[in-house]
Amino acid sequence: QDADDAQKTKFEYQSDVTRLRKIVINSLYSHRDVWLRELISNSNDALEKFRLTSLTKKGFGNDDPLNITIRAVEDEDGKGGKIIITDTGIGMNKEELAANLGTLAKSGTTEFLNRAESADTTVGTGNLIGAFGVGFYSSFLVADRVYVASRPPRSKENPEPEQWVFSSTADESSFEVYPDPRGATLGQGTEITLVMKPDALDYLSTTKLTGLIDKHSAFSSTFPVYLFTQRTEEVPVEEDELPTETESVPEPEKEDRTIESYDDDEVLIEDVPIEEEKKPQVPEVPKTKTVTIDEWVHANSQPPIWTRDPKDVTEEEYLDFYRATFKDYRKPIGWHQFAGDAAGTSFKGIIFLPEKIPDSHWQQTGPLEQKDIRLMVKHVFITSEFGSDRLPKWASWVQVIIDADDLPLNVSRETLQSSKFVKQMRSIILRHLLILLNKLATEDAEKWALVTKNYGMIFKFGIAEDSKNRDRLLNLVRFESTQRKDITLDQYAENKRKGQTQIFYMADAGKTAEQIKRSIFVEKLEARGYEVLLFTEPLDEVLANTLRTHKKMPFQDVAKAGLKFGDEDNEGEDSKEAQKKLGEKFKPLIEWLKEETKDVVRDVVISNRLVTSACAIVADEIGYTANLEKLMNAGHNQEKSEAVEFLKKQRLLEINPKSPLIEGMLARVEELFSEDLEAEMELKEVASILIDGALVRSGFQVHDSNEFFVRVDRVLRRSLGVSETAKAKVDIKPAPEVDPTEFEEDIVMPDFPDYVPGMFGDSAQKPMVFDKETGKGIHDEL
Ligand SMILES: Nc1ncnc2c1ncn2[C@@H]1O[C@H](COP(=O)(O)OP(=O)(O)OP(=O)(O)O)[C@@H](O)[C@H]1O
Repeated sequence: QDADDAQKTKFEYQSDVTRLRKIVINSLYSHRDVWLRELISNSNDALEKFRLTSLTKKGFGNDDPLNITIRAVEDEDGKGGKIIITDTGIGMNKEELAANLGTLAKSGTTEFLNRAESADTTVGTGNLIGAFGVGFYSSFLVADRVYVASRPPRSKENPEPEQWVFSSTADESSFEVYPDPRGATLGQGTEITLVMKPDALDYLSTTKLTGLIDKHSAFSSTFPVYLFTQRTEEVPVEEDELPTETESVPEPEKEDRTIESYDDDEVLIEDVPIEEEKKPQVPEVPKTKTVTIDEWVHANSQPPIWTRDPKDVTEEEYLDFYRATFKDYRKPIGWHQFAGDAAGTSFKGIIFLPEKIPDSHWQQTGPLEQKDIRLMVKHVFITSEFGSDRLPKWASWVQVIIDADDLPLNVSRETLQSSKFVKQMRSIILRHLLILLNKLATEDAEKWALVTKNYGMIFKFGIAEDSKNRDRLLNLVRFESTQRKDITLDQYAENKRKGQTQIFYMADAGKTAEQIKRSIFVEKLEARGYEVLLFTEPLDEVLANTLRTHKKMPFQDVAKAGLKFGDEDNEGEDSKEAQKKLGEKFKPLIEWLKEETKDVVRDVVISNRLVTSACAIVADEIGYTANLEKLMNAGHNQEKSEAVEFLKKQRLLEINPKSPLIEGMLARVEELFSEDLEAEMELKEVASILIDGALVRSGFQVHDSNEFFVRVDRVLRRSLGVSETAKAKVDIKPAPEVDPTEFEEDIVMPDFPDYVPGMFGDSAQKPMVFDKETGKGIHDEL
């Protein structure tokens, strides 16, 4: 494939390619088997591209069968050899040869290369291949020189495409592109010739190549891969080839057979001549000769994995298939094979749950790429685009293959999209994804923990997005409660106490469940044995608001008004009477507090939820809880619209009648009628600290924290009997007078080696003195 130098155009590799080639060649030596898989996978992509284009473009390409062939050729002197991989795919013209093989067009390349070069331990060599797919450049792991001859398919615009060659050695930073001196030897497609390195000649063996295809590349192509093999065979000699005189046929060699006989105690091996061998009979041997037969062996002849009986497929095979198909080198959490009929078409398929949702899922706005949802027809990839029947966003990361038996292959994408079968794909995939998830939930605790960690959030999104699958998704969502970890809402409902009509929850986004459990709002429910869900993620509360009820029980934020235990009616007349009495007893305090707190809360009431705390601030049914207020403040530029301010004030001050502090305040309020101004001031201060404290404990923000601490200071002084007006004895040293004169002394610079031009090592550690005249740094030798 070498041409005259005059015809060759020399190109420099893009710098990122040079870097990638170096990384591949230097660090992947121990993984160098990957080259075959990568080249087969590129050929498969090229064949797929050709087939898809030819579906809609008339007169595109010839009718050659679509396949990949691999041939190893030893040099005549036996000292070297080549491997030639050819496909009949989309091919490349001369510009594409230079652009596709000489540049990298992948996003994140530079960042990836930086990490790989800095020997970042998170980029292990295995990951390196996986995270990036080193593709074509892996050929330089085994080849000193690579030629890529390529010819695009015929088309109306270009009925006789030319065949061009890309050629490069492993070490040079440049490559050449030139017309193939052999002319157009390819009907269409690409032929890659690897001139093997002296230490890679073992790949020339067909046994080795067959092994590699079986182990790493069997799933890299859905098109047939043929391997050129030669075998010898004994064939009968034709009549006319027989020698005229009878020749003696050599006697076949006797088999050296032994029969082993075993004793109980010792193993005894003795030669026992076999009966027939005692009197050998020379069989009549037909007259044969040895011939070499050339054969193209179908090397990936296994039927696709999704059509095989799962019992016959090993885990290793599933993983190899997964890697080759979805180019994801992390182990999937699980998979599930299925079959069925829809819209008159039978189908088979397999669905995988990747280890985690790709980061890009969260970054994309608008319609999501669904490249891992692959529709095949009779084992051939057709499309990943389903138009308006695409999966909902929550599930669009799923990796699935559906192979239909009898959809027309040659229809345009638009016609396909409107076919009845494709319209049903969405629900088929979602159904099987949910089956897979439920299987993991019930059968494998360890895997399920991983699912909850990596997917819990997306299920919650799904509940809001996909009303059709709401209940099924709800079964997958797990919560922590005051009593248990990882429970479903159904399990919560089953554990409700007699009379309980609400699902109790406490939300505090960003806190741990343990911290939320200590909230004053939870204390009484916890003490009484009611289960409270602990919402740690912002989405949890959104979810409760979306659902509103579950099993007919409304969600009740325990930090809001409206909390009912459900057994109040059973408390009997005595208790109601006691409640009424309490109301009367605390009336003076409640009235006084109402006046004092009218800027902070809407009302003051006697609490039925507090145990040890003196008081709490509780959001009204329509008001913001502390959690929502926090979210509002985080999401907005503190826009103080009147509505927001109004909602913020929709809360109640609940006082605990059993608290000695509250009892004490009541006594003071009752004494106030004597119009003792000083006593009233004192009481106001106590009340205000109590309310600010309640705001903080209830998770709200204190209006003015400075004022709060000034009050605390005064109350503390009072309790210690210290003067309330005495100032702290501070002796503040004033700064010296203004001095506008310039510095005259040498400036000693701080110990920053960077500041010292040309100074490194020891000398840079010493302080530097700057020469006043030259401005340069000089060393203080003293
Ligand atoms: N056999 C081929 N036929 C046609 N084009 C090819 C062939 N091999 C490579 N190419 C072109 O060269 C490009 C670069 O190939 P390379 O293997 O480096 O990366 P990739 O295939 O895009 O990505 P990756 O291998 O990581 O999945 C391909 O995108 C494709 O356009």
